[in-house]
Amino acid sequence: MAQLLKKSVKLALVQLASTADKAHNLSHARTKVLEATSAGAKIVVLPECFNSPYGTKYFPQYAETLLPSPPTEKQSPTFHALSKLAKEANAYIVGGSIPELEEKTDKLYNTSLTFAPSGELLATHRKVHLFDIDIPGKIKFRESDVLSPGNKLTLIDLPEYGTIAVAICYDIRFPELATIAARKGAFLLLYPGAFNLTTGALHWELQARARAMDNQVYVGLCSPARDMQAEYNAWGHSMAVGPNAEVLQELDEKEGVVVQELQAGRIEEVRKGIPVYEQRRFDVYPDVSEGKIKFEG
Ligand SMILES: O=C(O)CCC(=O)C(=O)O
Repeated sequence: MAQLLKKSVKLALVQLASTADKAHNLSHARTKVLEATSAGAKIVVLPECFNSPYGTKYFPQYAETLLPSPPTEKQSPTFHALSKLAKEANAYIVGGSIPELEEKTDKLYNTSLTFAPSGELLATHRKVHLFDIDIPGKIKFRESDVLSPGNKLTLIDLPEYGTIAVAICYDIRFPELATIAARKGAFLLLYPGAFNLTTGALHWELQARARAMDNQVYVGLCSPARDMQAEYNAWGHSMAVGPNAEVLQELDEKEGVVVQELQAGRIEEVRKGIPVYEQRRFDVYPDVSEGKIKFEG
């Protein structure tokens, strides 16, 4: 059987310290992405809401318009900055996420853009599961007060390497997405995300390792750096996890960059050792990757 990851590749997770100044955030992201690609990274991931503070009140203020595609520079400076940067860095860039305004409907989305080394837009993922939680005395957050959900899974073909899947933060809590992506052949699941001090401590690593373990694939989580002056305190701890659910590298809460080599053949080695891939009992329960599934990529 062909290897899911066709050739070994270095993945970078860029844990950025962002500010309220979008232009600064974009130029700072450029510096850190170029640092990662100088270290050999060919797939570079930015955090959720990497060019604005994170919070429902900021989404309308920082939103950019992406449709029709390509947008003008004025509609989306981030689109153009990332496209140019992918070309300059000669790498795939999974551009974390930004708030998106769809002008036609006046709806806001939490949206991730992925660019090829040519600068071409490869895929757009709108966060499918909105972050609505209420843990008394700890944290209440309702993205659905201002955002609308996306309605597609995002699988992206990187011709030299294979297929990756991109989803955003809270999406990681829905294992069906990951399982479908893995069963469709993804070697890597990427989640730009901004967990917090409550759920980060509880579930960040657990979710990353669980998605890797269930599916025997690589997983990358990319968070903003923690800012205790901000209203929302991100957990940080961006991490790369291997197909045997082992944490390969993890940052602390400060700004930093993870560069991790993903090895061709490793997924198959893990699946040979623990062959759940061949042991599934679709005669007993349905295969979630079959049937009507909406994709974007
Ligand atoms: O799932 C969580 O605990 C955090 C999710 C989150 O922060 C987000 O979706 O932005």
